[in-house]
Amino acid sequence: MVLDVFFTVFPLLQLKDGNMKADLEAALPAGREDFAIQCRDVCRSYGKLKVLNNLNLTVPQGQIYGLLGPSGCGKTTLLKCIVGTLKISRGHITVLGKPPAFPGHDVPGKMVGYMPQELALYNEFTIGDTLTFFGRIHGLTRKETKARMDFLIDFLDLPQKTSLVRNLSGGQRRRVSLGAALLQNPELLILDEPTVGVDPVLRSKIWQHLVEIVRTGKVSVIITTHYIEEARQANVVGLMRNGCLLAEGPPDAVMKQHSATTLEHAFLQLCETSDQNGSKRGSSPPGGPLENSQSFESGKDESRPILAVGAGAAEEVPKYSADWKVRARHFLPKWRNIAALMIKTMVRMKRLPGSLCFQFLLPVIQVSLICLCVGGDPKGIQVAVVNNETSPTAYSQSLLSFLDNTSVQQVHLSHEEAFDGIYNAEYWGVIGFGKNFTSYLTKRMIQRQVSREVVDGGSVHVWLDFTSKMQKPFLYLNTDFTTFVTPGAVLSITFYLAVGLTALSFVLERKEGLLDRCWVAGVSSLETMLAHLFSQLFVISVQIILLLLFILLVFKMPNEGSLVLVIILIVLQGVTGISFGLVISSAIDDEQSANQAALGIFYPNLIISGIIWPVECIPYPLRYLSLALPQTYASEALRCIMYRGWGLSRMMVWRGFAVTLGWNTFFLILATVILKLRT
Ligand SMILES: Nc1ncnc2c1ncn2[C@@H]1O[C@H](COP(=O)(O)OP(=O)(O)OP(=O)(O)O)[C@@H](O)[C@H]1O
Repeated sequence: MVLDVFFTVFPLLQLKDGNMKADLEAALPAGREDFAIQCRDVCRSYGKLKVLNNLNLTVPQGQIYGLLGPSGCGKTTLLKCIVGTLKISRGHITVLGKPPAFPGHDVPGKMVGYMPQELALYNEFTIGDTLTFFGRIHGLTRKETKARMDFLIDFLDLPQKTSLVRNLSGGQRRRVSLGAALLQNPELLILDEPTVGVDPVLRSKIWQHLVEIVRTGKVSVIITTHYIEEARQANVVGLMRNGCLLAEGPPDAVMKQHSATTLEHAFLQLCETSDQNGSKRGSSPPGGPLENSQSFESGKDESRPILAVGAGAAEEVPKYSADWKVRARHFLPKWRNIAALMIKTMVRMKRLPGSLCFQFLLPVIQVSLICLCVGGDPKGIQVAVVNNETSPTAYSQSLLSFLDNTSVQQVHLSHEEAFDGIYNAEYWGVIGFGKNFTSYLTKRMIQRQVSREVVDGGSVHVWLDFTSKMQKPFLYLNTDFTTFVTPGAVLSITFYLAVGLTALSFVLERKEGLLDRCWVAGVSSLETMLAHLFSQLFVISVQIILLLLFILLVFKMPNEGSLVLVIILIVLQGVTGISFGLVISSAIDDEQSANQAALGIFYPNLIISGIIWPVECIPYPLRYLSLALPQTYASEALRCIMYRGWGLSRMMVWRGFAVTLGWNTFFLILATVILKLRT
């Protein structure tokens, strides 16, 4: 059995430091529960790419485990599976006694300190903000956080705590990231390449610190590194290749086994042996369950210091259970985490004042543009006038003087010039009067019956250029168009700005590893959603106040109904936008696709929600879709409140609220489920 073999390993640990050896021997595990991490037959794929292939790994309690392997062999994937941010497709993992994310277990949570490969830091934060943020999530008091912060800044040789992360060098950022993982003195440290970009002196200091903290036997460390030789300071090394562990054991024993003077050399030999085994078997896939034991089990050393890691399948999978109270507590959101995330968002906003002002002012600018530019009368339209009457007392002259001459600018031309001009798009239309317009018109007024020639000669002839898109609204719309459009436009602006604020939030945080990092620190998907919702509510509240001030006081839109209802409906539409943004953000990985999704729905929704033109004009199959959209009934409800003074007792009003609330609930649940499934 693997475990039996494993236990024989420890007495042989040959650390340079004699005391260290004694400590480690004192901390020898006595049973399964003394393993910090145990992976058995773990498989994980990305689509068709098999990254972890029946991997077995054991990190003993109170020791440093150096996970080594070439780039792309699956180390980061394995660490993500161990902390629970990636789900395994087969096998089982136990971390500090239970599977990761088991209800009531503090992994993810306070028990584990995770430093991901990405920097996973908020650029707008200072070093102090970063450590305070993680301190809040781990439930440390201010005093505890301060004490740890002072120690870590000194130990990791960091600049002042007021230094902004975005102004730090790459190496300094990595050290801040390491500091965040060490902050709460976790029982298990999972460090993905913490020493990359760190100078040799500090690298050795970090290793020294790791050696010191495991000395108590209570802290365990799993660390990946590209500097294979530094892993000689680990108590156990695991050599990984093609998603499998080739060997696992104390570094000196691994080297001795292969008569190598360096770990690197030993690793090379292991790779060659595994390649030879692979080619002998012919069909064994890379990373398939290698008979790693070939080199180890036939080892001459009787103590068999190196593990054969292919075993484990026969082990019984332990059963874990938690009672319903623990489960319920596990799923309930923690206010502490929500508050920490909200403070984080506020601090980031404060550090980007330009962006915050833009967010506040953008809706006002948009609604002002709508009120100023949509629905008004056109001004200074050039219209060609062909008047064949010359007398100043002619009726045609009087008629022309009655036209709205602020809208229409008359250009008197000959018949040919006028039509040439209209073909060249110089004029919107031509108004024509015949030579005898006055006399024919008089005849039409006096005589009961007139000839066709008289009717024609006594008529005003108008030719309009219908290729111009403005002709129809100009001709048919009344000046209340602005009043019709504004309520829907306000809802639409609130909705889309909220989508815009949110759609990229998780995408960027996921890309930078921040979502995973927070999740490993113990923040649940629901808490992330709620915190985001509450912080964005603050932003949209300011936006809505400014919007209403402008439309009611500056543009004097009427409001016959309850202002409270108006505000609530607009806020609820903002929440719909936030929740829809959260759906996009949780489902989509890259910024470009998230942007496309947010922009892609903008026009169809605007056009078929009855915001610009009444829903009654939409052809039938589309009308059903229109009625199901979040803004159709809501716009109607807002119009009814503002212009008719109706309240919630009217169906057209409460229906708008009900549909909005329904969409909010649906989007929020969908976003939480997607985020949960994807972390
Ligand atoms: N999200 C992903 N989607 C698809 N493939 C992925 C994803 N993440 C990693 N991979 C692939 O899985 C394999 C293992 O990647 P992983 O990051 O675990 O390697 P690694 O050993 O940590 O490498 P390195 O030492 O360079 O960080 C690689 O081939 C990589 O391309």
